[in-house]
Formats: sequence, C-alpha cells, structure tokens
Amino acid sequence: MGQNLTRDISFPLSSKKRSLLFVFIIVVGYLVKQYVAEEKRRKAAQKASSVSSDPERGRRTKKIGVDARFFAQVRKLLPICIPGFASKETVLLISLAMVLIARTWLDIWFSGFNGHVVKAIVSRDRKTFIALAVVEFGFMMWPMSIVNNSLKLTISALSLAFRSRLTRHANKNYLKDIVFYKISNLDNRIQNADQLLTQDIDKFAENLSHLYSDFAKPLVDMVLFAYKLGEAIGREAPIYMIAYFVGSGILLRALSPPFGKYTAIEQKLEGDFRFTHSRIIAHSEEIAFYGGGEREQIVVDGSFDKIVRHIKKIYRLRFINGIIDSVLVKYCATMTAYYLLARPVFDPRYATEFMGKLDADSTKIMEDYSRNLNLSQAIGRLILAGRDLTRFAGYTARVAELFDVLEDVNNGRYERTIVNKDANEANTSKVVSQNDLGGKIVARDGVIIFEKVPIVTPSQDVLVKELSFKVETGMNCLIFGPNGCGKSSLFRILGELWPLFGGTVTKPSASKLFYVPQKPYLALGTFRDQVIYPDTKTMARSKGFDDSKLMELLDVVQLSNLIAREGGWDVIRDWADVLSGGEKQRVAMARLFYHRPQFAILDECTSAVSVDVEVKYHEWLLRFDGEGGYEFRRINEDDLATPLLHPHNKMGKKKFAIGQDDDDMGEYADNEKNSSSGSNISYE
Ligand SMILES: Nc1ncnc2c1ncn2[C@@H]1O[C@H](COP(=O)(O)OP(=O)(O)OP(=O)(O)O)[C@@H](O)[C@H]1O
Repeated sequence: MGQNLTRDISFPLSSKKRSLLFVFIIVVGYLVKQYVAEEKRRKAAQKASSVSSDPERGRRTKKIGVDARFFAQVRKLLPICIPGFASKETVLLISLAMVLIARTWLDIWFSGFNGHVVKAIVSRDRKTFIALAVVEFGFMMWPMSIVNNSLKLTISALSLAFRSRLTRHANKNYLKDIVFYKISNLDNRIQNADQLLTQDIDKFAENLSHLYSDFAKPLVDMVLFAYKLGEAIGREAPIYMIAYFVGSGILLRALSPPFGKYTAIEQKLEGDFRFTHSRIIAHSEEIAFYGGGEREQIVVDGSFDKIVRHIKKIYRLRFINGIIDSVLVKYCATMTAYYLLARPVFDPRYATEFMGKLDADSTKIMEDYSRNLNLSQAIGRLILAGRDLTRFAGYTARVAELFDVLEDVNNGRYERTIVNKDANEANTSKVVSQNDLGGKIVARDGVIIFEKVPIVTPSQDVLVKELSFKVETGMNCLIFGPNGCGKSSLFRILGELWPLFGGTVTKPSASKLFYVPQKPYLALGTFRDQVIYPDTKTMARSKGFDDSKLMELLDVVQLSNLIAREGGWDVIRDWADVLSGGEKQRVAMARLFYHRPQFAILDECTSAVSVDVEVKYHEWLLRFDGEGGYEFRRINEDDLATPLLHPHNKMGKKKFAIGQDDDDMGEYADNEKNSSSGSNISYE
C-alpha cells in the first residue's frame, strides 16, 4: 500500500496542469522583468541627479542595506538603547523573552489540543468534546489572552524605553554648547534635524523593539517545534525545511529592491514636507501681508507630491515583491511542509515511531501535522523579518548619521558641500577639522583684540583676509560697511559661533559678552523668563533680582506698563506674537541690563524702537569697504558730517560693540526721557 502511495505523491502532471505551470512561469517571468526595468529606471534617475542643480549633487550616495555598515551602525546605537546589564531595558528584554517562550508553549499546547478536539468530533465522543472545548479551553483562554496582551505591552514598553534613551542622548548632544547652531550653519550633512530628532528616532525605536520579537519568537518556535517534530517525522526533515528557507531567503534578498534606501529617502521627504509647514507658522505674518498663501500652497503641494510619488513607487515594488515573497516563503514552504509530513505516512522507509505505522494514533498525526505547519510558519516569519530588516536599515542609517554628525560637531569636525559655480561640475565636499583651525583664543577681561584674524564664511569665502583692532571697556565702537561685507560674521567669530581659521582673538569669556540681535529671541515661558533669559527664576533670585528689582529694569526701558497689561510676571504667553517689534527690542535691552556684561554687541538692536542713532556716542569706527579692506580709527568731526554716518541713514547696516559700565543704564534712561522730548539717544 505504501509503495502505491509513494507513486501517488510523485505528482504526475496532466496536460491541464502543464498549461497552468506554463502560465505560472510566464507570470513570474513578467514580474521579474518589471523588477529589472524598475531598477534600470532608478539607476538612470540617480545618474541624472548627479549633474542636476541640486545642492546635494556630488554627495556620495551611500548604499543603505543589510550589510557590514548597517551592523556597525547598530553596534554603535545599541549601547545607547541598552546602556548596561543592570538597566530597565535588560529587564524588559528578559521579560519579553519569557513572554515569547510562554507564547510558544501555548502554541504547542494548542496544536496538541486541536488534535484532541478533532479526534473527539471524529469519534463522536461528546463527553470528551465538552471537557476539552468548554472546560479546558475555557480555562486556557485566560493565559492565552494574558500572554498575548503582555507581549504587546512589553514590546510597546521596550519601544518607549529605547526612544527615551535615544531622544535624551540626542537632545543632550544637540543642545550642548551651540551644537544646534553648528549643525545647521557650519555642517550641512543633515537637513531638518527636527525630523530626525522626533520622527526618525521614534520609528527606529519602534522597529528595533519589534525586530527583537520578530526574530526571537520564530527562533524559539523553531528550536521547540523542530525538536518535537524531529521525533515524529525524522530528524532530517526539519533540517530540509530550514535549508529550504535559507535558500529562498538568499534568493529573496538578491531579488529585493533597495527598500532600506527607499525608507531613508521617504523619511527625508517627510522632513522636507514638515519644514515647508513650519516655515509658514514661523513667518505667518509676513506671508499674510504679502498675500502669499497661494504661492506657499505651490511649495507645500510640491513637497507633498514628491512624497506621494515616492510612496507610490514603494507600494508598486512592495506589491511585486510581496507576490514573490508569498509564493516562495508561504506557499512553496507549505508545499514542502506537506511533503515532509506525508513522507513517513506514504513511504514506509521514512516511518517513525509516531508516523507511518498503520496503527499510529490519529491524534498524534494531527498534532505533528500542525507542528510541521507551525515550524514552516515560524521559519517563514523569520525570513519576512529579514525583509523588514531592510526597512529598519533605512531608519538605522538616518539615526546613525544624526549621531555621527552630533559627535563630529562636538569634536569640532564639520563637513560641508561647497557648491561648484560651474553647474556641470559636481559639488565638492569639504571637511574642516580642529587641525585646520590655526587660530587662537585668549581669555582676558576688559578688552577685545583681533590680531590678523581672517573672516571666513562656512562656505569658505574669505570676506576679510586679516583683521586687526583693539577695543577696551568703555570704548564705544561703531562697525560700519555695506551689506554682506562681514559685520555680523565678525560677531559670529567673536561669539565663537564660527571657527577661527587663523590669528588671535583676545576677549573675555563668553558669559561676559552679550549679543543683542535685531530680532530678539523670546523664549517659551513667563514674562520674567524673557527678561532674565537664559537664566532661570532661581538663578535670578540668587543674583539678587526679585520682581521689584526686575521692575526697575522695565522702568528704564519704559515697559513697566506691560506687567499690568499682560496680567503679571507669571503669565505664560507666546511672547513673540504678543509683543510689538519695538517692545521686543526693549525687552532685549532690559535683558542686557539684567546681565550687565563687560561688552555688549548691539546688532541694529533698536531699529524698531521709536528713537534713532546718535553717532556722537561712538568714538571709534571699524569700517569695511566690502571688498576685503577695512579701517579702524577714531571718529572725527568730518565723519559726523558725511551723509553715510548720518543718524538717519539706514543704507549701510550699523552695529555697535560697546563697553558697558555701571553708568550706562542711567544714561539710557536719561536718553529715553530725552527721546520723548525729541532728541536722540545713545543706542540706535
Ligand atoms: N551660515 C552661513 N554660511 C555661509 N555663508 C554665510 C553664512 N552666514 C553668512 N554668510 C555669508 O557671509 C557674508 C557676510 O554676511 P554677514 O551676515 O556678516 O553680513 P553683514 O555685513 O552683517 O551684512 P548686513 O549689513 O546685510 O547684515 C554674506 O555674503 C553671507 O552670504
């Protein structure tokens, strides 16, 4: 009988089946052809973009996939997610492993249980059926339900724990010193750091937590099922299954499009889209005045269209890829499983103690059958998890790049693409490291000295070859020159925002210099927080500034009415919206008086205040000609007569580096009083 059946499973093909097989081969051939065409299109598009006007042209497009680079990135990120053995994450991982084992144990129980239920039905044994289907199942549904939901809970908790670790680590490094400034102004490897710090880290953490269970569960299943199954259908049968899956896994990987890279591109496009919206929020008033809604819609829709086009392409590829995946992993695997299970039954040479014997227990056959299917499902899941790994590689590449750039910038290493003026030439990538920085900073109180300092922009444009001047406390100095000549750049070098490429800068420590910009920054928080920024309330108190002392500062800048108007010192508002341009600048002045620095750098900081500059308060002049030349000297009577230095001339932007002494505040107050009677004040 066995011999006859052996012949039965040699699957002789009828002509109808042969035609079906023929159609199947044609369909598979068509799908593979589609793949190849898509790949060709992708490569052609990549080639075209390398000579386009894209500022990123020429940047090395790094391959993103499950390769050595990916594993190196994961090795770097994992210690941040799991900082040590004695951590919350380890406890969660161990709990997850335990829940997964419990789940596999329940699966094994269930496959055996199912066999018993079927046997009870087939043998019309009502008593056993009730005992199983009502009593035993009624009891076991509780652990099954609890284990399933514990699995979900532990994975979510793990994802949140990873996210917290990564986010806190990134926030710390991003907001350390002025890394956040350097990342967007000096280094240009990362665009939209906000997207990376929020969305990408979240996605990476979520995928990582799932990946663990996606791999661990099938592995546990495989070990347990393969062992039990080996007993039933022969030791080599599970090995055949595993060999089949390894083979199909390798084939799948070779056929699969670069989904890792597509995921990284998708995230970048999402970041660009988000940026178009943040800009509208940040500049809503200006856009509204210009009536620029429709124009902005073109930009926003354009950015969104790019996402849609990209996602559609991914869906198309996933569809084709999914068909090949299911055929190879799911259905062919099931066929292999059927064959291996049937083999001992149909061919006595493979009969085991449980299967193949004529008197074998049918419940046992049922149990082993489900186990075999479970094994094939487990290995199938493992291969599909391997495919998800390519998507995970996309998130890993983005998060790893963020952390690399944060580390580099913290170590004083910047990388920047220098746009080639010739549109046909690729842009070059320039790396600036600490070794390129020949400049020296010397800390000394009461003086600012520039000795042969070149003013170089982050794009490596030299604005002034060598600048030398000296300003001491109390020596008010006006900096003057055409737009774009490098006045603000000088302040950026003084404030250590930009690197010092040469010469020596002697200056007090950063906390003794205070920069007052044209558009003052207003922080989230109370009105008090605005005046004492970046100090906290406790720090202000320790410096002797209680609310009445702060009120004195507001009196000086004529803002004391604001406290009553806005409802007190502790009201939290979006101050950037609530205050007028002039009020914001007055707040910035109050902030300056609160900090009492040795030097104040005033960058057209009173342009919106209803008073004007009086040059006579400045004795010194640093004047740039806009072509790399400059002069530094005392202001004379003739200068005051020139139209350029006339207080009402707004053509050349004017900035002041002034030494502040204790009387300055009183002087400001006096001048403010004067301003109401029509005369000018010392600050612009
Ligand atoms: N982050 C940056 N990266 C590259 N180049 C920059 C950067 N910031 C400024 N520059 C360039 O440096 C040059 C000098 O800019 P800077 O802001 O110092 O001008 P400025 O003299 O203060 O002009 P204005 O009077 O218009 O304010 C400009 O050509 C500008 O394009």
